Parts: sequence; structure tokens; C-alpha cells
Amino acid sequence: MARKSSQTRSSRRTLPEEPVVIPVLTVDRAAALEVYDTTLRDGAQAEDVSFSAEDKVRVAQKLDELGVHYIEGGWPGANPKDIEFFRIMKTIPLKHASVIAFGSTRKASNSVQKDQNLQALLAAETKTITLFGKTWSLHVTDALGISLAKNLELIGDSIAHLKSKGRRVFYDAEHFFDGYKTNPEYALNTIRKAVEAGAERVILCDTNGGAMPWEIRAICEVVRQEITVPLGIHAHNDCEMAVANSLVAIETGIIQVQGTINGIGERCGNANLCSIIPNLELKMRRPALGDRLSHLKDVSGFVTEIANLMPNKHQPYVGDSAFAHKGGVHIHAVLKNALTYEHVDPTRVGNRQRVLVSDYAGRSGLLDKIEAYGIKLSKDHAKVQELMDTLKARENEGYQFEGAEGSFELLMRKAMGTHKPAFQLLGFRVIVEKKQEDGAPLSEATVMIKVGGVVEHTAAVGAGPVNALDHALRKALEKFYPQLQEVKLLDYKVRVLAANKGTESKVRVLIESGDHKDKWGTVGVSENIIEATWQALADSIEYKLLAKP
Ligand SMILES: CC(=O)SCCNC(=O)CCNC(=O)[C@H](O)C(C)(C)COP(=O)(O)OP(=O)(O)OC[C@H]1O[C@@H](n2cnc3c(N)ncnc32)[C@H](O)[C@@H]1OP(=O)(O)O
Ligand SMILES: CC(=O)C(=O)O
Repeated sequence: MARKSSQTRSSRRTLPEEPVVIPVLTVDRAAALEVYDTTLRDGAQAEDVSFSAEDKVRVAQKLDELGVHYIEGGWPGANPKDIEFFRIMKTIPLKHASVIAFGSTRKASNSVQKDQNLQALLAAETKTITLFGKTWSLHVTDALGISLAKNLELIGDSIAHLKSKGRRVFYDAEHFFDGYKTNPEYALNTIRKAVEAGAERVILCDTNGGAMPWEIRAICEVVRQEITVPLGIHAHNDCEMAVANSLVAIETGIIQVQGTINGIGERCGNANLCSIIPNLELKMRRPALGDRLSHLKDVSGFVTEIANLMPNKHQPYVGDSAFAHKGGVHIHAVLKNALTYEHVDPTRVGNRQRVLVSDYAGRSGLLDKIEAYGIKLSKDHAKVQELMDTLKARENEGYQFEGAEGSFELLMRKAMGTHKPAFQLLGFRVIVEKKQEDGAPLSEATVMIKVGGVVEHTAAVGAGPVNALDHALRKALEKFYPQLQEVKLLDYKVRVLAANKGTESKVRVLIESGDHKDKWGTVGVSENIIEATWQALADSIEYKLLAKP
């Protein structure tokens, strides 16, 4: 069967009549927007994230390809890794972005000349420096322990010093919204001071992420009347408002938006650029990256990998599930016209439509899958109903085919009567032996299989029973099918089904395998973890050996 990639499917995307346009309120729609990425600085402040200097360089290059305008690379006064990053970046030409060093205003006890933080910022040799300072009287008195007047001095002379050394300065007004709500006049005085000292941008920060969109709108509108330099917004996500707050700020005329890829950042994260950018481009018609928007999913995945985080499938726009349809009613409609259940075309952000196979699907979804293998059947064909029944029965037993397209393809071929098994299992045995209380257990597996008329019997050891079984099976099969040498086990997941049965529970094993050009998932279910593993392993091998074009 020739399988067509689901990526090649292009559902119709048409509307019978034009929708009414609800206008956005943007004051100055013509003003060019600046996308300021702080994945490498504020994103690195996320729990569980740690970038090496080399990681940071790779991410910076990727962000440059994406076309962001500014990349905040780190705080050079904070650690040697960040100093190293700025050193390396001096030797790497970027096409679109400028790299920015970040740090605070001088310490109250230091002069600007002696302040180590300002010295390190200058030593990073970036054209632009982003300096953050205190806005909120609470922070001035309780965190810094200085007078309100002294804080204004810190802001003014730190910025003026960096300007005198030929740097452009962007000023991050930390806790601007909380500060404004407590003492509006003082909050405005801090940013007036920054502008007077030469700051070219003033970025209003919702540092604690506690502001609501209507507060952001009202306060930004006041600041727009007071401050002549272009403004920015830097929002945190503690109330899950960071994206909304950033967009509302832009609607009031703010031109720089700060955020991180995938929204990573301290506590609940920063404003997610992977949502902000497509919302700007596709919903507000404000160009941010232009034709590079379609690189967004790729960049999102790259940062997840480098940060060593679990991908969030359900992330808007760029998650694997963002355009995945599971409900039968949805699938039925979306296959006729994608607009029925998709708010935008997934390809605009580099994503794709997916139709999932599950017991929530009806025959339309199944037919779509079958058609992807080049088979045309009518909706009421007996085979379709038979396969649907098998699928639902399997899902009822605990199988899940959403992440196991390899097992699904085998199931479908078996139902259609076109599958020729590559081997027959005659038996396996797995032994785990522990001889001493403090000794490591030994795992050994033997496998007997038949290929054509030839019986093969092999044994292998492994790091654990699964590994031993995998080794023994491959050892038995590789002389018949040398192409199996290129198959790698990429992921192995076990999920306990109905945990209330304790160690008697059924488990579902999901295996992801891959070779140099393809990746596939397979599944097994049993009360016995080794049997569940066997099913998933055997499917993985069978899938690899399918005759494909
Ligand atoms: C909202 C934000 O995300 S701001 C960025 C936050 N990010 C980070 O803090 C990550 C990097 N930070 C670090 O590595 C360290 O905190 C350093 C190197 C900057 C400072 O380390 P230390 O000198 O040991 O100070 P420590 O971390 O204990 O305390 C922070 C210091 O900064 C001072 N400080 C904080 N904000 C400001 C400011 N806006 N202006 C001047 N000084 C400030 C505090 O008063 C305190 O100084 P003190 O010890 O003299 O009272
Ligand atoms: C500057 C910054 O990161 C903040 O205020 O959140």
C-alpha cells in the first residue's frame, strides 16, 4: 500500500460569505513592531532550564533565522556562561537580529565607574544594553533599602554612563504596573528620568504577572501621553494573561513586545512569542516576522529540545495537537472544509492538520486514514465497519493509536487482508536474576522465531529485561533483514491503566522508533509489562519491514 503523508492533504478552506470585521483599536497601525526575544535571559530563569553558552549560541542563530529584531542573550555580570556567550557572539554574524546584554542599574553603594555590573555590561560589547530599574516604591524601600530620590539617581546616572560609552539603552521599568497602581506619579517619574538620561525605549514590565488586560490598557494609554520615546511591553504569565496583556498593550500603540519561545520563564513563564507573533500577524494584521512566520513551529521544537523540556502538545499554534482532530463530528466536517474547526491555516505557522484515530472517531476519520494508504472505500463498505469495530474494541482494552500510527497501519493491513508477517514468534523467555542484595540484577532474554522455513534461536543480555528482549529479537532477525540495524528505539513509555488494581493493573507500552528518514510509534497492552513491550517491539520491527515505496 502506498501511504500518502497526511501533510500532503489539503482540505478545502472556504467561507460561503465574508465575516464582519471587528476592528482592532490600535492607535498607530503603521508603526513597525519590534519583536524582542528574552528566551536566553528571562527564559533561562525558568525552573529546570539551563542553557550552556553553546546552547545559547545555537538558539540565537535559530532566532535570527526566524527574524526577531532583538535577542536578549543574558546578564553578563551574573555568570561566566553569559560572558562566554557574548564573547562568542562577537564572532558570529547575524542577518536580522541584534544581540542585547541585560543588567540592573548600579548598586546604591557604588559609583557608576566602580559598579561591576555596569562594567560587565560594557565589556559584553553589544550595541544596545537593556537596563532594568525599580519603579515600585515597595521595591525601592524594601528590596533596595534606599530612598525614592536615591533610586531616581541610580536610574539616571546608570543610563547616562552607558550612553557616554556609546551604547544605546533600552530601559525595563520593573514592576511598572504594580508601581503605577501604588504611586502613579513616582512610577512616571522613574521612566521620565530614564528618558531624560537617554533611554531609547521604555519597556513597561508586569514583573509579577498580576495585571489584568483592562489595567494594562488604561495604564499604557496614560504612559503614551506622557512619554515620547517608543514603548515596549514585558509581561509575565502568573494570571495566564501574558499574551492577552501584550496584545492589549500593542493595541494602545506600544511597539516593542518582549517574550520567550514557548513562554518559558521564571515561575509561570513569560509572554509566549509563539502565540503573540501569529496573533499579531494573523489576527491583528500587524507584520512582525513576515514570511518567516512558517518557521515558528520548527523554532518552538528546537528550543524545547535544547532546553531539554517535554514538548507541550497542546500549545496553541505550534503544538502537535494544535490542529489535531479527534471527535468524529469534527473530523467529518473538517475533512470537507478545514475552516469548520480550524481558526487559521496550520501551514502559516509551519504546523499541519492531523486526523486522529481513536474510539471517539467515526467512519469519516477512518476513511481518511485508509485513503492515505491509497485505498478507496465507500463509507458503508463492510471492511470499514469491521475495522471500526476492531479499533473501538482495542481502544476499550487500553490500546491507544493516536501516538501509534505504526501499530494502526499494521492493524489496518491485517483487516484488509494485505499483511504478510515478516516473522513468526515461536517463543521468548526473559530472566531477571539478582544474586546479592547489593548487586546489580542481570537481565537475559532468549527468542525463537521463524522466517520463511528457517528457525532462529538467539539469546542476549541487556541493561534491563526490555533491553535484553530488544537485543535478542534484533539478533535473531538481523541476518534475514540487515536493514534493522538502522532502527533505533527513541522513546519507551509505560502507562498504568486502572491503577486501583496495583501491580495487577494492565499497562500500555508506547514505543517510538526511528531510522535515518522516518519515525513511527507502536503500542502494546497487557497485565504483563514484558508482553506489552513485546507487542510494541514486534510491531515496530514489522512496521520497519513493510514494503513501502
Ligand atoms: C525581574 C527580573 O527578572 S530581574 C533579573 C533577575 N535575574 C537574576 O537575578 C539572575 C542573575 N542574577 C545574579 O546572578 C545575581 O543576583 C547578581 C550577580 C546579579 C547579584 O548577585 P549578588 O551581588 O550576590 O546579590 P544578590 O543576588 O544576593 O542580591 C541582589 C542584589 O542586587 C541589587 N539590586 C536588585 N535590583 C537592583 C536594581 N534595579 N538596581 C540596583 N541594584 C539592584 C540588590 O539590592 C542586591 O544588592 P545588595 O546585595 O548589595 O543588597
Ligand atoms: C525586567 C524583567 O524581566 C521583568 O521586570 O520581569
